[in-house]
Amino acid sequence: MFVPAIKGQGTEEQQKKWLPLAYKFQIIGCYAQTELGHGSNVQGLETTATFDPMTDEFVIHSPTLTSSKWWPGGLGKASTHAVVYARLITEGKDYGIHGFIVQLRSLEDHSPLPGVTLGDIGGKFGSGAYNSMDNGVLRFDHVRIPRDQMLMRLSQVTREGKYVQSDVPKQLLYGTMVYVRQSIVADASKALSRAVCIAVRYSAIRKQFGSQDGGPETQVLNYRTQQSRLFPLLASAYAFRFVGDWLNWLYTDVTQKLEVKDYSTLQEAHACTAGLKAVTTSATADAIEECRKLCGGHGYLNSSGLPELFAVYVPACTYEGDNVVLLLQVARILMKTVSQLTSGKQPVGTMAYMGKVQHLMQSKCAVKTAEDWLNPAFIQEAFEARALRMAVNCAQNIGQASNQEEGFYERSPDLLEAAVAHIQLIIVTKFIEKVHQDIPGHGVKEQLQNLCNVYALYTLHKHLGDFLATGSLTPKQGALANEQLGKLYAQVRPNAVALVDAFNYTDHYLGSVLGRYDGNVYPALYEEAWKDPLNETVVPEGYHEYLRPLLKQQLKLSRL
Ligand SMILES: CCCCCCCC/C=C\CCCCCCCCCC(=O)SCCNC(=O)CCNC(=O)[C@H](O)C(C)(C)COP(=O)(O)OP(=O)(O)OC[C@H]1O[C@@H](n2cnc3c(N)ncnc32)[C@H](O)[C@@H]1OP(=O)(O)O
Ligand SMILES: Cc1cc2nc3c(=O)[nH]c(=O)nc-3n(C[C@H](O)[C@H](O)[C@H](O)COP(=O)(O)OP(=O)(O)OC[C@H]3O[C@@H](n4cnc5c(N)ncnc54)[C@H](O)[C@@H]3O)c2cc1C
Repeated sequence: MFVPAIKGQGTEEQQKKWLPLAYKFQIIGCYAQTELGHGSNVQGLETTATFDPMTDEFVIHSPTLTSSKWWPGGLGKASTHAVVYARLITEGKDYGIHGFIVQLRSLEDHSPLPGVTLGDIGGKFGSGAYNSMDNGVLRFDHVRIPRDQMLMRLSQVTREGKYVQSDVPKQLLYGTMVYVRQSIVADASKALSRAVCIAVRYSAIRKQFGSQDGGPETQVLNYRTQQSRLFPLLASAYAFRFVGDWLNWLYTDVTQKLEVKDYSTLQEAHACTAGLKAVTTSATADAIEECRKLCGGHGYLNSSGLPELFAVYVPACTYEGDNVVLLLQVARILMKTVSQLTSGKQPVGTMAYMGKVQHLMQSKCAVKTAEDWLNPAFIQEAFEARALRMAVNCAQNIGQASNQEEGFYERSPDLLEAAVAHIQLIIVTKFIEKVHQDIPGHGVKEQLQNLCNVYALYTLHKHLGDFLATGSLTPKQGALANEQLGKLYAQVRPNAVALVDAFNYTDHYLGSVLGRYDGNVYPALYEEAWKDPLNETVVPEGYHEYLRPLLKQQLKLSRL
């Protein structure tokens, strides 16, 4: 994040100076924004950067305990520099949050520079790999930096101390977060596909119950409950991959537009990156835990690879923006879009469907049979009607409040659900668009169409309350969707292992004895157990001190 921050907020001159040093690892940088007292509320950050015209420097200072920088990855022990976000103060006025390049450690002996207090914030959730990340704490005691280390692409301070705002939206200050959020969506697909690969392969070799006349027991992958829990996660892994590819295209397109000062799609980029990051990371975190449960007891072993994957993955729901905070950003943009519908301003991009408000507010779903749910047009319209009606309902309820802000606050739980509905529509839409493309490989398109329908109908089934409450579907149509879902599971079953083999993960990368490509799980589990340090001695440490006296004492007592 150090590099994209300088790219996005540094002048050409600053990029020329700092980026080569970072690329060559002559300096190591981190992104120091979050503080002990503020993370979500960026405008509430307390670190100060006060311009001193006498020396042409900024004085960086941590005025309170809560202004301590807290969490930045790489800050505690590794980084020599940071992009520090602080309140810019010049001529006695606070101009809000800006980015500054600050050296933290000596390039000679890595010791913290004068006025800089640095450390690691301590162990984190589980024993996961995230403990290898030195998330740090940083305090400044009036540390001076040259004026030209203020990132000055978006705004400047002159030698005399005058603040100058460039003619660019101030939201570009948040551009680094947009960049990472879009990458996190693709990461969700990778993490989810790893968990699903482990669970599908293990479910294919695990047999439990169902033996007829001494024959083999039943593969748990054949149980309908296992399929109804696992196949939607498999479909989600593909769904998030395709929407992540599209989001990367959107981000690239917006970045190119920014180069020519076209800010027309900035809001779309914010809404899509924030919303898709929130929905895909929440779903993936839940799915990794579900995959652990789908593997029974062995899923709880570290050698399954699932506990570590979960421990390392779950902060994705928080970092780069708490998911609720980000979904409320989407909700704000939805409300703004609904309010503009009456003005005749046609929504664009992923909001374009809201322009069909007359039709979608009264449309009746035409599904009459379970097979009708295989028609992408019916799926698309059902998801559009649900999302639009939820947004309009929220807007109407907010409109009845004494003031907009109060109404937004009161209705924020409903707004959250409306934002999720809008984002799920985007995911379904991009999956449908993907399977409409020419897809090479014999039978591949059909399999992806199955997964697309599984993702859409599972999501519909899981959120059926929304569809019924908004009148977008009838209970009968909901039941038909569930009936079709069961048929789809049967079609996915023969190809389930092939669909996870297609992720092409090596056993090393997967890191799981349950997910081995060769399915030779039991010997591997047994072999792995003996690597446990506890098995280095046959009689455990502590026997003589604790167990033996206890056993002997109890034996004596039993003979009295
Ligand atoms: C075993 C192996 C495991 C494998 C799995 C591993 C998977 C992971 C691997 C890799 C993943 C990638 C690596 C990730 C590492 C972790 C990195 C984490 C780094 C961080 O966390 S950095 C800090 C992140 N912090 C945040 O996100 C803060 C969130 N808060 C905000 O963004 C803002 O405070 C706010 C948006 C919530 C509020 O902004 P604010 O200005 O106060 O007020 P508003 O009125 O809401 O907004 C004003 C105006 O601006 C618009 N706007 C807001 N944000 C943006 C934006 N980003 N872009 C464009 N526009 C924006 C907003 O819509 C308003 O517009 P309006 O005025 O209404 O028109
Ligand atoms: C592993 C990890 C790595 C990180 N790396 C970095 C990094 O490199 N650099 C960096 O700067 N930061 C980093 N962070 C910090 C991270 O960005 C913040 O923790 C994150 O943005 C959430 O902010 P917060 O901690 O203030 O949560 P809070 O906002 O305090 O969230 C607490 C609760 O309050 C709720 N809430 C907050 N505001 C509202 C609201 N307006 N309406 C409704 N509910 C609300 C939230 O939904 C949540 O339930 C990292 C964090 C983690 C866990």
